[in-house]
Amino acid sequence: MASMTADLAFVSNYPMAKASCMDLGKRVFGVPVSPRIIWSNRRKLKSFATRAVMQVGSIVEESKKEECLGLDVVTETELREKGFLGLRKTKLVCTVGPACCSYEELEKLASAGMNVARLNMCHNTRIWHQDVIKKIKKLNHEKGFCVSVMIDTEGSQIHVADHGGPSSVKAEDGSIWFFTTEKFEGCRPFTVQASYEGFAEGIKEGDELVVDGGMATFEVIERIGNDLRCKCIDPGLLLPRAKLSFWRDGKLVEKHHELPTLSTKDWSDIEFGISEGVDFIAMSFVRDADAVKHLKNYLFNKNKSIKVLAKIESLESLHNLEEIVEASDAIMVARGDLGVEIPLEQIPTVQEKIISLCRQLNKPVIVASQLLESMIEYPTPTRAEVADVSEAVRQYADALMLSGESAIGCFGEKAVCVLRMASTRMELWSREENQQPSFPQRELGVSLSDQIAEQICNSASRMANNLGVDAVFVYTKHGQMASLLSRNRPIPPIFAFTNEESTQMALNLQWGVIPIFFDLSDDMDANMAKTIDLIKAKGMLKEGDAVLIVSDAIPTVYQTLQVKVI
Ligand SMILES: Nc1ncnc2c1ncn2[C@@H]1O[C@H](COP(=O)(O)OP(=O)(O)OP(=O)(O)O)[C@@H](O)[C@H]1O
Ligand SMILES: CC(=O)C(=O)O
Ligand SMILES: [K+]
Ligand SMILES: [Mg+2]
Repeated sequence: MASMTADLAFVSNYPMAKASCMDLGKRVFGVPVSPRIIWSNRRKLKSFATRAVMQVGSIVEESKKEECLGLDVVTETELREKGFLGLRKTKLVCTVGPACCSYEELEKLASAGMNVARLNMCHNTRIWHQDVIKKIKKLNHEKGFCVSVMIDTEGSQIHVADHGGPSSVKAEDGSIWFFTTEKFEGCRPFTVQASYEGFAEGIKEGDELVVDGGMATFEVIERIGNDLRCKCIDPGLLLPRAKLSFWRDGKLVEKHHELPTLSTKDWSDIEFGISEGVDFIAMSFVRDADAVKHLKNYLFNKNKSIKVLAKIESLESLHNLEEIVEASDAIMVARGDLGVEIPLEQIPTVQEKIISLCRQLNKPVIVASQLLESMIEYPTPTRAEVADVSEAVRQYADALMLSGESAIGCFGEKAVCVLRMASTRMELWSREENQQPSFPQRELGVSLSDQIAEQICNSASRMANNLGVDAVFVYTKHGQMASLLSRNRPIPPIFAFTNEESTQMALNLQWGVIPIFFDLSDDMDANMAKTIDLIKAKGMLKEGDAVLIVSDAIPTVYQTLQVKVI
């Protein structure tokens, strides 16, 4: 790497700005460009000592030195095969279960494109989970993967207790069943053990008890103390841990109020997650923002940078959606349990609404459950499943999640490949059809420096698309600017260089961001020179490629925006 001519200042607080910007505008856009696109109040800007600079430079010497670039093996392979624009943007989360917990199986999932491994604390032992986390970290260290770890709390939910009986029981039409909170071992005929003492509170004769969102339905014919006698009115299967909900006059009887969002067991699982160094904690059955804030404060006071993800899976969470999204670091549309609490036909619109709100508030969002459900048993998905996956990608969700498909299915690796191919195809289609949205952005920043960062990222994304640059490089300590860029869903991939491991692992969930661990220095030019050199040395940047550069990594002073033509 050698000389670079900085011949243009863009929205700068020094006098060269306007002339230079007009000049670049002419050369790049073919028209003069106003220098005030990003921020117009120069005096304010100056007093804040913030400068936004755009540069066009040319690199004249080839670098020969081979240093280590912390690019993960999967991205590197994909980049070699498909080039910058072929990189997948939508991230993939896989639930780890008995079918994929060996080192070899986890490696297969990671190679296929798993970005985040999810461990559901509802199942299995702590030793089992610990062993899986160790294997994932070993894969990252020894084989060059970059897979983040998420634990998912059990949460407080009314379901059929797992008492070691047969894996499913059929309820026939008209049969009479007893739902009880009495604890017993093994199984009793026509008796179902509920997980929560107060499950029958407030329930009346004539109410409907719906199992797993419609797998079977019963009518309550008598309440006896804490227990219910019910008649099956819609036959079906009772699976282990089946979810129970009550309906009256076509409306859900909301029943979670007495239960804490985080139970004692959840807190000890959280302690376990902290000690194992997980990257995300997903909170099940969040009802309002308070529980999220509580956990975030708890982690903050312990000086842990673990991200807190709220799962939207209850009617109550939908009532408080905006405050929950605001309080959380990320969101999961947990369609499995959500489908128990709202009519199934409402799920598609609710999903779209949640994704859109998350974009507005700049929070990554995962679409979860039953994406490729049939692949638990079969090696190919149904056409409807592929359509569902593609729709989530078209809506610009950050990530897609597999549950049983990877945890207990026979074709987990294949399922990841289906997600990967379906998302790459839909991303390409959206680009080709010029469906790349210009999101109506809500202004988020409160402080001036946050507003500047936001405006720079919005402008940078527009520029990246308009100029057709090959990649965006962002140098970021806490990931804020990488995230603000991702929010705009720009066409080129966003390479986020960070010297914080927690930032790298958190960015793994963000659409279009390739997080790279890199020893950032205070010298921005040196950072740029070094990273471009390293990527060039790997043969991934060639002459004529253009890279747009954004930074928030320099202490206290500058946020920059630059374009480099290699
Ligand atoms: N660690 C595990 N050990 C054993 N089985 C597991 C494990 N994780 C998942 N499974 C199995 O995979 C199925 C799907 O897993 P998943 O954790 O996504 O369930 P879920 O019911 O959708 O999640 P949640 O309980 O958070 O609503 C579960 O029903 C369970 O049978
Ligand atoms: C993932 C999850 O918790 C659900 O879909 O219910
Ligand atoms: K869970
Ligand atoms: Mg759930």
